[in-house]
Amino acid sequence: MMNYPPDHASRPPEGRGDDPAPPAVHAENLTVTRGTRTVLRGLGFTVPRGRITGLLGPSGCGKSTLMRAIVGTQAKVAGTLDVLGRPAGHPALRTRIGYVTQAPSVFDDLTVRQNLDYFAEILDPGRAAAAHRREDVTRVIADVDLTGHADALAGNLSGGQRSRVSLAVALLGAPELLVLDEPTVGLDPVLRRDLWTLFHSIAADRGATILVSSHVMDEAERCHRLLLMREGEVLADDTPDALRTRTGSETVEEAFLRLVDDAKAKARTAARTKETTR
Ligand SMILES: Nc1ncnc2c1ncn2[C@@H]1O[C@H](COP(=O)(O)OP(=O)(O)OP(=O)(O)O)[C@@H](O)[C@H]1O
Repeated sequence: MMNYPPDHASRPPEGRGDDPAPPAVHAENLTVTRGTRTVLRGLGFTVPRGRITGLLGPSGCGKSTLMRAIVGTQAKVAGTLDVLGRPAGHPALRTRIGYVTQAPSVFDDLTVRQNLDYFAEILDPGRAAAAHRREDVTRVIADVDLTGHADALAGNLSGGQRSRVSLAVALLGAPELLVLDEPTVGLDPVLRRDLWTLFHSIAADRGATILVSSHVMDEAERCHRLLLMREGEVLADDTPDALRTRTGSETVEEAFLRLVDDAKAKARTAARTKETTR
């Protein structure tokens, strides 16, 4: 497995003098309902800046819903949810956040460069910004290592290359926070490794914060910090090392399973206590 910097390496851009930058995300008692279901229940956590935070948990536990709430596209959000010091969904956040959904959002009948030109025009419209847009597009194509494919139709690219076009769109305008919903799902091990290397260089070189979801536990080891979720709740908010140590586990997967068992045991005890005090 590749070794990535420990949590104390490449300091995040916070804590400058007396005016520390607010965290990338801060949630208190965050609750989201979808239809008649409460999908996220009283979540409290902080995502620090300049780090890669992994959002991990089984399918259906609420990862995408939480990401949608953070980027401001989720309805029925209650409680506190601040993003880069503003309430989630604030118009000023639009250009400061890059969001990649699970399905790559690219036009198959346009080339890689044309896709990026299109999204760059939306983000930064007008003739005066044309030179800046051109530079930005060339930069993000290089960032995702697609310079050699810039003039290829997106529809003719492989799944991994299309995911990278989507990531390039999210990198336009150099956002401070990148929210990536299961970007490595369905990719082969080599592509997955290359994408993680790219995430680390984006965080290290630009000081960008990355919040990335996955339901593959081995990807947890590649993150600086983890938010482990289960059934709409946060089970743990810690570094991979601290999680393993705290639970006496060899791997994050084992730590997660122990935390799940502990949570189930606690719930059973609480239910029994309720029963006997009736
Ligand atoms: N439109 C909807 N109406 C009602 N419930 C929904 C809706 N969309 C999702 N849900 C429910 O919300 C819960 C969380 O879904 P979400 O997509 O956030 O999970 P997830 O952890 O991202 O799953 P996956 O890893 O499979 O993408 C699920 O139990 C799902 O059934």
